[in-house]
Amino acid sequence: MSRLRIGQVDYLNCLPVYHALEEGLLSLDAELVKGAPTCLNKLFLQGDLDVTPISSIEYARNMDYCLILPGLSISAKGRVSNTLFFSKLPVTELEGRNVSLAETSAASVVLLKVLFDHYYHVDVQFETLSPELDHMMAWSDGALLTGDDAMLAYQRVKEEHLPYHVTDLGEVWQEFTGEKMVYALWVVRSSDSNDRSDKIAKISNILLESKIMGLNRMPAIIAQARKQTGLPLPVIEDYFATISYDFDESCRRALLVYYDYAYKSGLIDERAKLHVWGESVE
Ligand SMILES: C=C(O[C@@H]1C=C(C(=O)O)C=C[C@H]1O)C(=O)O
Repeated sequence: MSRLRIGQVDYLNCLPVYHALEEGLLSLDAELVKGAPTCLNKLFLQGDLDVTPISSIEYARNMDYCLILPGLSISAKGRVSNTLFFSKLPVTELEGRNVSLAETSAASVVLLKVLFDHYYHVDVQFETLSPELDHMMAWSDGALLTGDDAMLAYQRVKEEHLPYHVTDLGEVWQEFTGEKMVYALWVVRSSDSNDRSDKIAKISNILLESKIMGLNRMPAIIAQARKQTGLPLPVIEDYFATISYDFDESCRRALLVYYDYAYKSGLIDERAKLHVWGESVE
């Protein structure tokens, strides 16, 4: 059997889950493939990754192809500091304007569209661009950035006093629905659940173990995150305090609320169900 290929989002948010594997504290016979969320989504859906974090909306769009691994997600309750909408005007004054979306994101793109439709009731035109604030703002009046790109752009806005309104979409989503936001889930191919079930069980356990080890080694991870991004220590500490890697009942409920709004906005074809590895499917 060929070596497993495991996706890893190339942002700070994945460091706690992969740190122990990358540092060789846990051994796993697999190749780690790093990329932006939309890159990993594509690789997984074309069969080039065996396990990966997938944007939560892409799970809904491909739920017959995917099984969710238990105990893992990238989520946050409220403010998340890396899903940010930058705008030249307050969001409610953007009617008829152009808004650019980072090509690296899928879950947050749908989150923004849902909020425009159902919370702000503002109509805008969307365009997808590479995740660079200046380029996006040259073209439009608002820009959605996620991950490290959002954190670095926000740092610039503060340091250079750029005249942008900054809206944290996780915070607005919580104001609107009272729910957490689940940005990513770890998935395997459902077709692998029979013939490769031993491998999947092993990888699922190792990822959970790696997550626990990572969360117990946060000072080392914070130091690595500083080196990787150059962001100030308080920013990084605050970021890791807001992000969560659990997949509990409140995550499941939050996902279904998110999928419901995505469906109402015509962004998914049906309301998704959650098929989790090891749980029976009704
Ligand atoms: C909260 C975040 O989660 C990310 C956002 C994703 C998306 O928008 O599709 C996917 C995976 C996560 O890395 C973030 O990095 O902004």
